[in-house]
Amino acid sequence: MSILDKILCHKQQEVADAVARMPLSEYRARCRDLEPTRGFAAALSSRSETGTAIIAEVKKGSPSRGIIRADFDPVRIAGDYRDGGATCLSVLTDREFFYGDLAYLQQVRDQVSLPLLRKDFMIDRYQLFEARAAGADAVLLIAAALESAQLEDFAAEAAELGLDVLLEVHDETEIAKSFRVAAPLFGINNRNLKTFTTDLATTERLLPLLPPEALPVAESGLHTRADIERLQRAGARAFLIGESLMRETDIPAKLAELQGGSHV
Ligand SMILES: O=P(O)(O)OC[C@@H](O)[C@@H](O)c1c[nH]c2ccccc12
Repeated sequence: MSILDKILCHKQQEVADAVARMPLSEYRARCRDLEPTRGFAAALSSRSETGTAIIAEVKKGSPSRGIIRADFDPVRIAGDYRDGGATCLSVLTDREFFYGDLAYLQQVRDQVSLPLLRKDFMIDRYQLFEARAAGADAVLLIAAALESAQLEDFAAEAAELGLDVLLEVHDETEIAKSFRVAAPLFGINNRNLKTFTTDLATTERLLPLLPPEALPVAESGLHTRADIERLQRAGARAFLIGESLMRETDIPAKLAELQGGSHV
């Protein structure tokens, strides 16, 4: 069984447990009274006009790397990301494989006003409501994990909730399967989900194939300003970065370097 299959299998059980604790109707009611979302895609689009739009990821660890950062305080890290000039944040909420928590999203939301992505494996519309209620402004949908009809349904439901969708692809088949999905952001994952190796050439190869109206986001394996400039030349307009920030002691300094020395 591939790691993705293992994650998805476990996720089914998690969602079933969550539904048993709190029914969808309850979340629906909660979502009605929330403040509007913060405009995740709009923030990336406007920053990319004048500077480098970075989505900085709050990520304690991963299946391929184990624990990346032992002294992990999600709110402090989010504050460092804000101070370093990140445009948006991504918060890993998967507990079993990525050492995340849905509660981190809420905690970060209370302290930092940047738009937030819930980074998890969405397999059920229930999780969209959960995300919105916990303070997300955007959600990740992974093409490798969903059928095209599900991608379309979830994207429509997310839009109704005011959530922007980052639709993640990592090969040509997934792009073909996602072409009709109305998502404002398309992410190209440079990480091969089977081998876990990253290759920036993935973004260069796939970017010309994306729907022209989507804003292209390069994901994973970005370490230096040179990496970003290389993918900017390929047409990427935003950059999702986790590990290379999480390993730094001086996060704002690393963000300044990645942005080419400026915050705008
Ligand atoms: O830590 P990196 O190599 O900078 O990658 C960040 C992000 O792209 C990665 O965490 C990611 C991309 N797609 C995902 C889907 C699920 C979990 C995690 C991910």
